[in-house]
Amino acid sequence: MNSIALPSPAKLNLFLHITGRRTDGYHELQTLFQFIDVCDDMCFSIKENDSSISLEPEFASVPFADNLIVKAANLLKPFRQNLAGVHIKINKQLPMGGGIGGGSSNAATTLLALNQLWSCHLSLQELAELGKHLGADVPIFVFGHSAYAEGIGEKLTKVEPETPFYLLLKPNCEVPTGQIFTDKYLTRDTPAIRISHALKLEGHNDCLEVVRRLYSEVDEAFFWLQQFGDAKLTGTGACLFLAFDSIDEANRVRAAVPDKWQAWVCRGCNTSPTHNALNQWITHQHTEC
Ligand SMILES: C[C@](O)(CO)[C@H](O)COP(=O)(O)OP(=O)(O)OC[C@H]1O[C@@H](n2ccc(N)nc2=O)[C@H](O)[C@@H]1O
Ligand SMILES: Nc1ncnc2c1ncn2[C@@H]1O[C@H](COP(=O)(O)OP(=O)(O)OP(=O)(O)O)[C@@H](O)[C@H]1O
Repeated sequence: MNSIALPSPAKLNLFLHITGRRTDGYHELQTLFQFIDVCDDMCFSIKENDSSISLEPEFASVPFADNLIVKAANLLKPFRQNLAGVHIKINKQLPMGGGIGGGSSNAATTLLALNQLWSCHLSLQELAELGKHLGADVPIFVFGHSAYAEGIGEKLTKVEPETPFYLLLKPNCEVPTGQIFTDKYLTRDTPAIRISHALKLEGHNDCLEVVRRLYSEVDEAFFWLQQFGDAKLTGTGACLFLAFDSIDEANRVRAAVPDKWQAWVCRGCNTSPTHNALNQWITHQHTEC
């Protein structure tokens, strides 16, 4: 088989505590990751007689060589068993600068797909190790299961949180992760919790107050969503989310979302949709493209 179609999902940080700052500027986190079934669609096709990497469409806002998809493919090149190239198609749905990890997810999906198509035979751990140099969120997408994370987000422990429906809301702005992590008012000293408390805890997001202060759109959307329950920020924003027991309830609030904001009703997933599709492909069930 020389092609594979894979979804590349978004993640939520159900809580995100910042417990310290390392000397290299990166922050020590404690966070709970869960995937949602809002995905980009990616398709990888081997090029037998051409060793190049190509992407369709290229992104208007990201130069080809800076695209995390291309960077991930280049990282894996030294491990391929022959000189085959790859043509990668993407149907981009996930907003950038949303705190839902779209770029990291695309990078991880690329590592997982090419590890198979190029017969690199790397373990998930080796792929995650390679991927963490592309972004702190890449390892969770390679890992492929809901996890409690520590370190800069790469020390992962598998967990099984509840899988409610979510309303995901994208205020009309992009939040650059680096800007939030360098803000002088960011809380960086939340006391560390023990892993045994990770699933019992309500938890909060230490980035919320800074993001609300810097981005009035997020502040307005948070204020709006909060009227329906315990609204939360994912990552460094801009996206907000609210959990619901039933899809009807989520759809009811979705119907009231002002037109200026994008909104999705989705479901929390403890196994990444990428891994589900990859396993089907490995067992020769139809996910070629
Ligand atoms: C906020 C989270 O989304 C939580 O899941 C991630 O920690 C961010 O992951 P990411 O977007 O993949 O982040 P990266 O591309 O690695 O880093 C972007 C910038 O955010 C800052 N950064 C990121 C992660 C981290 N643990 N501490 C940091 O201080 C660094 O200044 C870095 O230059
Ligand atoms: N394939 C890609 N998809 C999205 N963004 C990419 C990609 N490649 C590079 N980027 C760059 O990465 C930046 C962050 O994009 P991303 O969608 O990962 O944001 P995010 O969801 O806020 O990330 P995170 O939650 O990991 O901080 C974009 O603004 C873009 O410049």
